[in-house]
Amino acid sequence: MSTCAVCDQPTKNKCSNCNQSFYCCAGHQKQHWKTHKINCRPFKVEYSDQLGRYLVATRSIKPFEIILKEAPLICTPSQVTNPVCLGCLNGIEPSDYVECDKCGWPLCGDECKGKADHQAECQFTVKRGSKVSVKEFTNPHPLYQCMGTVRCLLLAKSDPEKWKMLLKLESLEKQRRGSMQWKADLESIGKFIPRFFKTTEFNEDLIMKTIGILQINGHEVPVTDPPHVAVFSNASFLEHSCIPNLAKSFSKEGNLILWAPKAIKKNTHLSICYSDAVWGTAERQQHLMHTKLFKCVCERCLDITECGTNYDAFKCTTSNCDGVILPSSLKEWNSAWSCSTCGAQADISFIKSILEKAGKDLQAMDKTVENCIKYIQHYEKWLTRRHYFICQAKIQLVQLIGTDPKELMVVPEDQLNKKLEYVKELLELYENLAPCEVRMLGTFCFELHSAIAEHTRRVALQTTLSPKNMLEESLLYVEKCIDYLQRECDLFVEGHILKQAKINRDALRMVLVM
Ligand SMILES: C[S@@+](CC[C@H](N)C(=O)[O-])C[C@H]1O[C@@H](n2cnc3c(N)ncnc32)[C@H](O)[C@@H]1O
Repeated sequence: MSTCAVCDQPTKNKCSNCNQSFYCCAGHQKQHWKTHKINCRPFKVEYSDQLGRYLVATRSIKPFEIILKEAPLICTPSQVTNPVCLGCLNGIEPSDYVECDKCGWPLCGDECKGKADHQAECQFTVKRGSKVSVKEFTNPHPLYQCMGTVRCLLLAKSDPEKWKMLLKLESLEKQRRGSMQWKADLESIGKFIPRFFKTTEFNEDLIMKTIGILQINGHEVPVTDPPHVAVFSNASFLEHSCIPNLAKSFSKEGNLILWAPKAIKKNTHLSICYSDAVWGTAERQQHLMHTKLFKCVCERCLDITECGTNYDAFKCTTSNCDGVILPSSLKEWNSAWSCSTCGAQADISFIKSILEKAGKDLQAMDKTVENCIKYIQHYEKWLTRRHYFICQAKIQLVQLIGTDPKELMVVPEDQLNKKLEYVKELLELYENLAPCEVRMLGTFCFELHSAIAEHTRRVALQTTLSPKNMLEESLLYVEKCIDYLQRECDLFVEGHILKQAKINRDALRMVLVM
């Protein structure tokens, strides 16, 4: 039997939030709270040879519950970035910036000169004997490549507690060593720091390990422009899944909020998506291998049909066959693709050439309603209607048709119908395939609610039909939008959508009551 955290008496009573700390009575639980509250979370860290450390739910988690709010251990500029202010991490405006009087690093204004985050690297730069000179602001600047690593290394003296926590994180140094990226990092950071800062304070091995920690655990934080990189202590233990169960939001201050869009059962692994859930399997796998050095074997990656959606599939061109063409097995992404219905084999070089062209065309395309429609019509000759390239064009399209309520009121009928059809399709698809992409799902719900409301307005103008059912449907989606976007702050477009959604919800409720 477990024992009370205060007096060691055997007891079965445990803290109902984390299920991990035991108490013989309410008094001892209250007494222990000050110590316990730091660790009172509904998950624990476990270990496996395949995953390393990972997090497991210690109790069932309710929909929309926050499981962790965490401030960063460290915030740094991205490894590849145009010059940013080392005080606030926002981009430097070439016509409006100041130089730090002591070290010369460009800062966005006097207010940032005194910011605590800049102090350690300021002193470190001063020690090199001459000021830094940054004069080119419109391209990625090589000097900034090392600044994330420098910031981490300087924690050893400026904040030893945080440095200790950082060093506990995975660097995958052994796996990284010798790779192309590792060799490039060795030149541009590992050898550069001692030379540029004229220091012997950090040896090459420690520098390379620190680079690994940043690359394996860094999160892109979009609260600055451009986004910066932050490392979080507890959240670093979260494993990846291409169908994760946790959504990631950020507060204005850049704190991480991890929450569950759907219920999670006790003992389930907790996961986030390290990659882009909108990409197809081959792209996600390649990205994960390149950046985080592992092969994903989540249920989405192991299923060639991507949970029955045929997200990577080509259409079968055999006459009268409505089957889809996919790799014959997971090992055959780059070799044998065939039709699941008639068995026809596809030429892999043809598949690759269409995918390459579809990807390039999508990227280069001027994003207008007409171009998106043309793109979809053209590539639907070969790709299924839920292929990831077709879906990416549909995502663009639904956001371009009637971007605000006034525009939506004058959108031609066929475009409004297209918007309604595609948003419904996309919402259904991604609720299945990417259930934690809350910003995208919330935006779809908003688009759908406004398209339904506009359709209702047009129906009411033309007929005597009561639009009550349609208004109820519009209300349902705006409420769903609020659920998905509830943690978004108004630094982001989605935070503004959330505000508008609340106004629209209240108006719709009022209309429905009348
Ligand atoms: C941010 S760390 C996660 C915590 C790490 N497991 C640890 O022990 O510190 C990311 C690394 O964990 C491992 N990892 C995370 N998710 C994984 C998964 N789904 N399959 C295999 N390895 C995974 C990979 O080595 C990856 O580079």
